[in-house]
Amino acid sequence: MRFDDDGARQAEAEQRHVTAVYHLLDERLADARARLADVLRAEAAGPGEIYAREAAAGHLAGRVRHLEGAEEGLVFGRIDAADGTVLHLGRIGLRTDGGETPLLVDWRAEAARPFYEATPLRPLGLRRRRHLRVEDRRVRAVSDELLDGSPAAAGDVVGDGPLARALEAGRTGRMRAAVATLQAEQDTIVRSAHRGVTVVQGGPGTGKTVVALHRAAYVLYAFPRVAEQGVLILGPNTRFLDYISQVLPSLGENGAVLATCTGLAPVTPADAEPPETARLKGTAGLADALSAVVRSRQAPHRRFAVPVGKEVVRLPREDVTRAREAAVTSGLAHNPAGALFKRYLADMVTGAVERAMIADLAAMDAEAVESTGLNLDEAVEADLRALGFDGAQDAAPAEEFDADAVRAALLGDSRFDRAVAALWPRLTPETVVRALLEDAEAMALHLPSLTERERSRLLRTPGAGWTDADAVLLDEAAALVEGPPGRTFGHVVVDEAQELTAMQWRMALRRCPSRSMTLVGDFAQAGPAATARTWAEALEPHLGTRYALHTLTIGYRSTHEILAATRDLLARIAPGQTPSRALRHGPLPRELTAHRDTITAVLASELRAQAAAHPGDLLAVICADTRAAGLAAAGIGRWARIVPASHVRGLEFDAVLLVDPPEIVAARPGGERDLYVGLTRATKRLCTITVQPACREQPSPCGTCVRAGQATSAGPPDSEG
Ligand SMILES: Nc1ncnc2c1ncn2[C@@H]1O[C@H](COP(=O)(O)OP(=O)(O)OP(=O)(O)O)[C@@H](O)[C@H]1O
Repeated sequence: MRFDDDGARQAEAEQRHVTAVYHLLDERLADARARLADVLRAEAAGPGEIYAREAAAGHLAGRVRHLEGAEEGLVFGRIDAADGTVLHLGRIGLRTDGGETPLLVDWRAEAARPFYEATPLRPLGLRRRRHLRVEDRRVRAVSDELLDGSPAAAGDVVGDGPLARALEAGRTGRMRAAVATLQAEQDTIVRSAHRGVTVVQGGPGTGKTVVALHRAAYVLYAFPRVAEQGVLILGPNTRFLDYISQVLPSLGENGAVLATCTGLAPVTPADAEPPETARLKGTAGLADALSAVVRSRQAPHRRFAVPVGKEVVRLPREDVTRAREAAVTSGLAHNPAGALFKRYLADMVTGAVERAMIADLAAMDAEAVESTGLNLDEAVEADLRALGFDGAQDAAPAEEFDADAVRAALLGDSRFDRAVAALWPRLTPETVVRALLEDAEAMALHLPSLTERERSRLLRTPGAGWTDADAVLLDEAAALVEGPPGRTFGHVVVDEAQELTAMQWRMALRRCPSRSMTLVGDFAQAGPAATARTWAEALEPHLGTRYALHTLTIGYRSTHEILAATRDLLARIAPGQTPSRALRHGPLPRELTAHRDTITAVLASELRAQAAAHPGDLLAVICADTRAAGLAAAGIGRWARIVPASHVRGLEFDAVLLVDPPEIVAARPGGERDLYVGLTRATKRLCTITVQPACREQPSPCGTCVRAGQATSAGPPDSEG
């Protein structure tokens, strides 16, 4: 960016506005903090007042966080309309009391749209778009784009694009908001009025996560009803969630819940399992099988008997079946439906008791007539009439029967409980999953489409710890036995959505009854447990074709040279996928070779060289999962983050050293996709370290092998290729 005298003058002029904005931010913050302190100090008498105080405190604490979060880069843009109107744009909106024009327009407001969407071909009434780089409350740079074809005039600072600067900036290990440089193809999705399911696909680094997170912020701003119900962001693992965790708070949004599917499940998994087993557990057939297990616990076609007083009341099979059908068709989950079943049986038993009582009385009467020649009923009625009562109404035996009392007694009787539970036991998610996975016969019955071998893979040892894939099955089982999850959301964002198994999709959709969702992913990057290869496969079982699909085509992360090096691999793993177009150029990827005993030394020497040539850069060593602990023990963590290939989805670094590509490929099924993900994580430099094939077979170093510190390479670490 040119920052000459004109630039300096403009920066100074902008500084006055920026200072005023920060002044207002400070005022608003001081006010919110003072009101929060007052609320917390206030006495509250009784639960009603305590509740009201806590609600007010929660609201004010949220306001404080909202204002605090927007501090860094609060003001980032300005638009000058052709008619001379000027608006400053920021992470949040700020307006002085009674002020007509806001001092700062929230980037999500309709008035801000032209900032993102205007082009010289479609200026949308703008003359100029200005980017401000503000650090520590100081305007460091100003950069203008003229949109209406007018020549640059005094006061215009036309220079390098701020996007290039943002993409070149060193990575910190935490994703930053891209609110100042959101591109038109991204903004269209972020700002879309579409309330249903939006799907965004695109190659590595095309800004899918950027779009997903800014979309979440937009939804929270533009759809208040949805915001009230909350936003959930699902990511593939906690490392990824940590990576993206600062983006929404930096946009003044602190309310979104970030989670993995496992994190939402009713158990904390303690065990790992092979990806192939996890994939099988993620297939849709498991949902049917669990449902069948639950159904098999719902009142088999049997008779029912329960002691009532000194008698045993029996219900025929048909009655039990009727009660079962009524409970099953109620649409309730197993346990609440069980409570209904119990009430139906209580009614039926009460009816049976009443009928038995009437029959007994009738038998007694008949006996009396036979033995005494006296009709007792008629005699009693005649006596009552003589006393002035309407005997026919008051003395009928059926009327004396207190059905409510009998029903209440039954429902409080542990013998009745036990008899009902024998037909319709209360279930827990754990008992359901165990009943399927710990029983080979149940699996053969309920998972007939799996092969014997697949079923034996699924067979669980009783007492074993739960795994991630089990946690998802437990969530499904919880929905079957207890009902929908306690917490649902108004909007759900799924990042790295290609990773979700069919069972995880069910889990995510259960959390979003409104079906307002943003799903972003890339099937070329799918891991070994993924069960779908296309959006249609993933979504159509749940949503039909009711989703809007967008494709992002520009690669913002990796350089042209890095993406070009993955082109053949991409053609193999995702034939037909158009490679994205990189915006930037950089050095050619480098390849080092080493002997297997010297990998660590070669790596250390390369890292040392890179750290010296590019101080402050974020370096990552990506390797097969099994190698990570060894590299950490060898002290590689001093120079770089060591990231197992299975955990690198969604992350990015300035430079990546990828260790032993064939080992990564061999480590897990579909390992070429893991490799592709690893190769596309660098913003600037990529270097692969390959073990010489000859050396793989020979325990001792061969002649062509490179020893520690003697790595061959396509150039020095800072080579521009
Ligand atoms: N408009 C933008 N302005 C500034 N930076 C951007 C923009 N769009 C994308 N980026 C940057 O490009 C990089 C890649 O973006 P992002 O992580 O969203 O891509 P992705 O498509 O989700 O990648 P992957 O498929 O590998 O997970 C990030 O550093 C992001 O901040």
